[in-house]
Parts: sequence; C-alpha cells; structure tokens
Amino acid sequence: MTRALVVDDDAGVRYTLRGFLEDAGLDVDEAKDGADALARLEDHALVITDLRMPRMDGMELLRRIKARPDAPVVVMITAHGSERQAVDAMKLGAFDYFKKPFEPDELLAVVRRALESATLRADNTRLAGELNLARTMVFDSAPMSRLAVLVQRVAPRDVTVLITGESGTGKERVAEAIVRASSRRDRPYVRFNCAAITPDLAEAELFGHAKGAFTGAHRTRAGLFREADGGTLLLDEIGEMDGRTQAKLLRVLQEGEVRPVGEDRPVAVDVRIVAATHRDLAQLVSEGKFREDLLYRLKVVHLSVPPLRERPDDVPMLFRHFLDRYEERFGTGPLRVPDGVMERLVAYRWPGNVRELENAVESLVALSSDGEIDPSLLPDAGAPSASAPTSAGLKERVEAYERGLIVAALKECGGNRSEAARRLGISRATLHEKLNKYGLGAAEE
Ligand SMILES: Nc1ncnc2c1ncn2[C@@H]1O[C@H](COP(=O)(O)OP(=O)(O)OP(=O)(O)O)[C@@H](O)[C@H]1O
Repeated sequence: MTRALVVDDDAGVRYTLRGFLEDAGLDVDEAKDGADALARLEDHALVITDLRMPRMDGMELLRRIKARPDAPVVVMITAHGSERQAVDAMKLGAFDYFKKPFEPDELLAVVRRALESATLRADNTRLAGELNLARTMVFDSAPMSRLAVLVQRVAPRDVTVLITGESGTGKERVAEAIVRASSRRDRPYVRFNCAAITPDLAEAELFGHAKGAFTGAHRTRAGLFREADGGTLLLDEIGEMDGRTQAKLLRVLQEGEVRPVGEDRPVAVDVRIVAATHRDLAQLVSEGKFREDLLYRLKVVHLSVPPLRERPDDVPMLFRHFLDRYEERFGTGPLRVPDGVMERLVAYRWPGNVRELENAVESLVALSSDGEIDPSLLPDAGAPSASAPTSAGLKERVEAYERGLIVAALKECGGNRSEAARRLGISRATLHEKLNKYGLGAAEE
C-alpha cells in the first residue's frame, strides 16, 4: 500500500489529514515536526508538511528530503498569508501546496496529482534500472552478444559462475551484469581481490574471526561471507588464492557454512559466489597450485570474456561510450573525431584490452585542442601487431607474425599486391582475404 507521512505540530490537523488520506486508500504515518519526520521517513511515496513548526520547519525538512537520492513527493500546507513561502518551497522542489483551512476537493486533487507523479517516478526508477543493466556492458560484436545471452540466462539461476579472460577485458563488468540481472540485485554485493592481501589476512577477512583469535584481533569480525549473506560475493583474481583459503572456500561451497578463525561453531551463510581470473586455472591445477575439486565447484558455469582484439566490432561503440564520459568529465563539449581515427582504433590490437582503450580515450580527451582529438596521440596501430604480447596464445602470435610478413612483403614490392602474393607463395585472392582480416585492406595497390 502507498505510504504517506503527515507532518504538523498540530495534532488536530494531523487527525483531519489522516482521515482524508486513509479514505483515499493510503497508509498514513504522522510526525510532529521536521526532525521527527526525518527520523520516521522510510519508503513513503508522499510527504505532506506544514511550514511553521518547532525544532525544524517545513522548508528545512523539504531541503533535507530533496537531498536524498530517492526523495518522495512533498506537498506543503500553508496558512493564510504564507503563500509567498509556498512558492519558494516549490522552487526548492515541493510538488504543490494547499491552504489551511482545507477545502476537501482541493486537497484530494493535489494528493491525486502528487501520487501520479510519485508512481511515474517509481516507474522511471525501474526503467532506469533496466537501462543500467544494458549499460553495464557496452558491446556490439557477435562474441559479446553471445556472452550477454549467457549472462542473462545464468543470472537468475543461483549457480556459481567462473569468469575468465585477459586482464582488462571486463570480467568485473560481467560479474556486475550477473548481479544486476539476478534476484539478489538488491542484496549485498561484496567484492574481494584475492591478490591484494596476505593469506592469513585473507582467511580472516573472508571467513571472519573471534576476538583474540590471533595477535591483533582486537574485536570479533563477521567476515565478508557473512557481510554478503543473502547476496553475492565476487572473488576476483581467484587464481592467486592460497591453498589453505582454497580448502576453506571449498568447505563453504560444499556445506553452505563458514567457520570463523578461532570459533568452534560454523555459521550458515547463503552467498552466491562469482569468481574471476585472468590465469589459466587448469594450468595452475596441473602445477599443483590450485585445487582441482575447487575448480570444478567454481566452474559450474564458465564464462570466457574474449580479448578486445578478437571483437574489433566493439571498439567503435566502446570508444563513443568512453568519449561521452570523458567529454563530460573534462567539460570539453562534443569533440570532433578526425577521419581515419576510428579505422586506426579498430585495427589496433589492444593488448591491455578495454582498460587500455578507456585510458587511451581519457588521454585523447584530456589532450584535445580546438574541439578536436589529436590523431598523433593514438596508440600505434602498426607496431603492436608485429609482435603480439608474449602472454597471447599461439594463434594470436602466429597471426601477428603473419601480419608482419605481409606488411613487410608489401613494403618491399612497393605496395604491388600481385608481386607480394608471389613472394609470399600465396594466391592474390588469399592475400586480399588476409589484408581484410588484418585491417590492411586500404593499403595501396
Ligand atoms: N563492456 C564494457 N562496457 C563498458 N566498460 C567496460 C566494458 N568492459 C570493460 N569496461 C571497463 O574497462 C575497465 C576494465 O574492466 P574490468 O575491471 O571489468 O576488467 P577485468 O577483466 O576485471 O580486469 P582485471 O583482470 O585486470 O581485474 C573498467 O574500467 C571497466 O569499467
């Protein structure tokens, strides 16, 4: 039921208003001044407040309410002669006002309009939430669309998810998209980076500890598992987790309970685990650094985020997304992007993935001049592809090598494709295909 809060120091006025509002189908609470109202304010959709009250008056109450992110609709009550103040209140964001003594019709008309506005606002908030989900992951490519479908499918099912991918590909974003599309979206979302602290501290941080359990444990700590109870825990860089913590984590996953350090009794928790890593966990298992049983528990569903070079179709959209963000942040206004820039960005191999693209856009905007970004500051599209990072897989490195040979052959032949194809021992059609594949299609004949 829609809740309203009536704020007036006069109990008689509160009584009368309550009657009207309850007849209109509202659930009504009362407060006797501004301070009392702030203390009682919960999920009320509507606040009706008097202007003059002891301790905190209606104007101050309005100011404080409007400073909240999910502020309810506020309607002011004015006494004869205080219309001026009522108008000031509307400038501060009050929805409307009505006069004392009440005209029942006027009062109900104002309340009805106020509630319509509150409902509209709630709808907008929900819509914004859905839009947010779409905005969590910006993408345009086929591989990311496939991944997004999997994210939508797995999110509402309460299973453990393992997200892998090179550094900077957006694994945390994927984790966030899962949380937002899950029924746990309004519950705690706790993130923990396993690489950030020492094994001993990690154990206490995750599972909690009793007071005096070890030197420095001055008070009992609940631990992140209990903080995330009912919600989701992201274990980032899980490949860096030490053996003892792995064993404890496995027990939580199997038994649904944590054993705080220095406490005998386990505590039941209801936490969905999402784990992320840029490491190859199977490889770590074979090196004896990661428990195989834990790996299988974690990867009930395995989502792999492709590196940006394997989804160049995402580059223009991500570029626009970051450009908007940094134009706004640096107050530059819309910047012109000179011809050829996008092609170079798409052709570049982005060894640091989306994070590198984001940083590149940030510096392009920060260093823009005359309303334009400076193409001489772009990352060099030619160089990195000739030597892919050594962390890249065999396929990428072979491709990088191939691309380098083609560029060199074309250069030696002065750009003559037939001659270059002959030297490389491939047909002209194959060369043409490869030029397109490596974004060299525009090279001169
Ligand atoms: N699809 C995307 N849409 C919008 N922003 C993205 C997207 N993917 C990544 N980003 C941004 O790129 C940066 C790196 O992403 P994120 O931290 O999720 O990567 P990661 O794979 O978790 O990296 P690491 O392994 O280094 O922790 C962040 O600033 C993130 O907001």
